[in-house]
This record gives sequence, C-alpha cells and structure tokens, in this order.
Amino acid sequence: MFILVNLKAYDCNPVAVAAAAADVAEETGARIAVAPQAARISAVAATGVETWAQHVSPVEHGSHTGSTHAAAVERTGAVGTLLNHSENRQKLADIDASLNGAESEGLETVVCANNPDQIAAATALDPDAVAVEPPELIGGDESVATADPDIVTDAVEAAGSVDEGVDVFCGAGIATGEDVAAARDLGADGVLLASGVALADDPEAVLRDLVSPL
Ligand SMILES: O=C(CO)COP(=O)(O)O
Repeated sequence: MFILVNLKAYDCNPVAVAAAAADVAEETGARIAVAPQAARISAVAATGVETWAQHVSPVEHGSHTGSTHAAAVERTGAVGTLLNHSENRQKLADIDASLNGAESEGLETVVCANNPDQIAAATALDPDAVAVEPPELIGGDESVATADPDIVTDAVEAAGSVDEGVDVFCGAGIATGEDVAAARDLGADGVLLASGVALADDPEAVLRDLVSPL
C-alpha cells in the first residue's frame, strides 16, 4: 500500500511532516510520500522523503505566467504528481496535457476522480494510478472505506475494466491504520490523505499508526 500525504494549503510545517514521514518510511519499509505546495517541494525533498507535486500545469515551456511546469517540479525534487484533485479540477484535455508533460519529465502520476465513471475515463488516459475521492467525504471524520465502501470496489472494477495495469487508490477521511487496512481489503493499492496528518498534533504518531497494518 502506498501512503500519499497531500498537504494541500494547510498551515502546517511541511518539512517537519516530511522528516517524520521519511523516518517512518525508513524504519518500517512502508512507501510514504508527501505532496507539499510547489514552493516547498525542494525543502521537503531535502528531508529524503519521497516528494510529489500537488499539480502540474497543462503547458509547454513558454509564455504561461503563474504555471507550474512539470520540468520545474522534477528539477526541485518531485518524483510524481497528483492531477485533477477535487479541489483543482481540470478539463479532460488539460488532464491529458498535464499527464503528457509529467510523463515526459519522468514523473509518476495519479489522476484523481470523484466517482467510478470518472475513474474509468481517467484510467483510459493511462496514468500510473487513479484515486477515487468522494468530495463530500474529503476533510471529514469518517473514512471512505467505511462510509462508502462500494465506491472503492466500484472504482477498482471500473479501472480494471479499462486497464488492469493502472493502480487504484482511494482517499477522504483516512486517518488511521484501520482505515488503511479497510481500503486495502476493498482492493485499493494505496491511499491519499491530508487532514489526518497535516492537522495532527503529532503527525509522526499518525504516520506510524497508518502503516501499522502493512
Ligand atoms: O483530498 C484528500 C487527499 O487528497 C483527502 O483529504 P482528507 O484526508 O483530509 O479527507
């Protein structure tokens, strides 16, 4: 199971979370990555943790002020990127262009989607993984794996019907090892989570609990 921690724009210390994640990953052998805001990628990568971007723009090099080019995030230390997060939705053509840009820089890719139909469409674009995150459960107290287990199994089936080689993650409300185990039991290859770690008083303790069933 891949544990991908999206720090969004939370007012947390990304370097402290990253250092804790690096320690827990090294001690346990679990795969944990941290996705800070673009401006903090290099500081997070310096901790040694696997570092991801939250987004890359669907642009070529050129006159695109305010963009985040895939090459820039790769050169500052990211090895992968989220795309089409529920809080940063893209048009289909833009997801495709962002994916192409990310892949040409050697970044691993996870395309997020709201529901199994969108998961099937995202899978057809051939990312490394897709992630189902029901928007109404994001930031809540109950994990998608217990609040809406069918959406996870349906997403696994939808992706598999398009391409068995694309991994399926789930996210929303995941905060404990029990939630990670439940997601795994529903067929997920990884989890995407945010508030459970970013807003925790002790992110390291949460990370240790998250990987405890693995
Ligand atoms: O959006 C998410 C991860 O990308 C999920 O957020 P929460 O873990 O805060 O529900």
